[in-house]
Amino acid sequence: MNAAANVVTARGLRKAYKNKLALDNTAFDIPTGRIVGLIGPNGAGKTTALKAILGLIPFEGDLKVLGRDPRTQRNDLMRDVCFIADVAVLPRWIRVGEAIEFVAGVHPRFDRAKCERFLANTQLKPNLRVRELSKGMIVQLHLALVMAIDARLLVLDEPTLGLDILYRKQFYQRLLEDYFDEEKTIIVTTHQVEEIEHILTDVMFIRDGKVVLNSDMETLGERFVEVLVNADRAEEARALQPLDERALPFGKTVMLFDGVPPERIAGLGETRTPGLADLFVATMKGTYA
Ligand SMILES: Nc1ncnc2c1ncn2[C@@H]1O[C@H](COP(=O)(O)OP(=O)(O)OP(=O)(O)O)[C@@H](O)[C@H]1O
Repeated sequence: MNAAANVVTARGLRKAYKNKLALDNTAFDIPTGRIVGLIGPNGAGKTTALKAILGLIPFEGDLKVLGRDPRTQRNDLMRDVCFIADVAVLPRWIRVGEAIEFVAGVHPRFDRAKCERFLANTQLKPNLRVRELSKGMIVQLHLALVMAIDARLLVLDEPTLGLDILYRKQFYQRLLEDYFDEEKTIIVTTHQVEEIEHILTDVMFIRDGKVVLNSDMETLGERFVEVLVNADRAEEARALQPLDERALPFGKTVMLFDGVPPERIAGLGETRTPGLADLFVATMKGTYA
């Protein structure tokens, strides 16, 4: 893939805080027109990576975002990038209607009608002040404001924290249907892996400041396979060195294999593509050991 087709190219990306290496000389590419899930345990470096991409922190290494260096060309970059920072940035006194007015005034690519559509079926009425909203309603407002901006790169750091499951589902569905197209790229972090896996085109697992897996979902489905192994075939299956295994009732075991040719697995039991959550748990084994 050539560099121009990538929205983000990172090489030797390193961020050292006083007592912690948050990004450890890592490398990755994010192509245009993808929805990438950045997934990792607490403290893995997800937010740090996003902050580097947005030019919010100093760091070492090569990083190009939409062809620009976020350290030196941040203003220019921000015309094409949109992100949800801490939702606390909305002032408590502002009314919903005024917040919409404000963003419409400062952002040339803000689509007011779209924002109003996002809020149409919520309890967010124009006259309400932020201080009168619940935590989740503040997030809803924030998301509506941001999703109505036509940016080439949208960065979402735990966007649905504090939202109820109905809204979370609706949010991801809207993101896919009303926001995303092949010219846009979305990077999203979340711990609710199961909820986003159906909208992701790519996934990046990050651990101890390094991207340890970066793949599109299709390739992932070809590379990793889960087999439901009967007790009498368990030893044979174990010899193929599963990444992980877990017991099921009635003596069956689910084993997860990485890159084992299908013909070697065939016959051991029923096979299926692992869910992203199980894959994540298997890959991150030992994190809290
Ligand atoms: N401003 C800071 N000063 C010092 N250390 C920091 C700072 N910000 C982050 N860190 C450290 O860097 C590491 C990565 O933090 P980061 O916020 O990127 O993790 P994360 O993957 O987003 O985690 P979580 O899932 O818990 O939000 C952590 O060990 C954290 O303690």
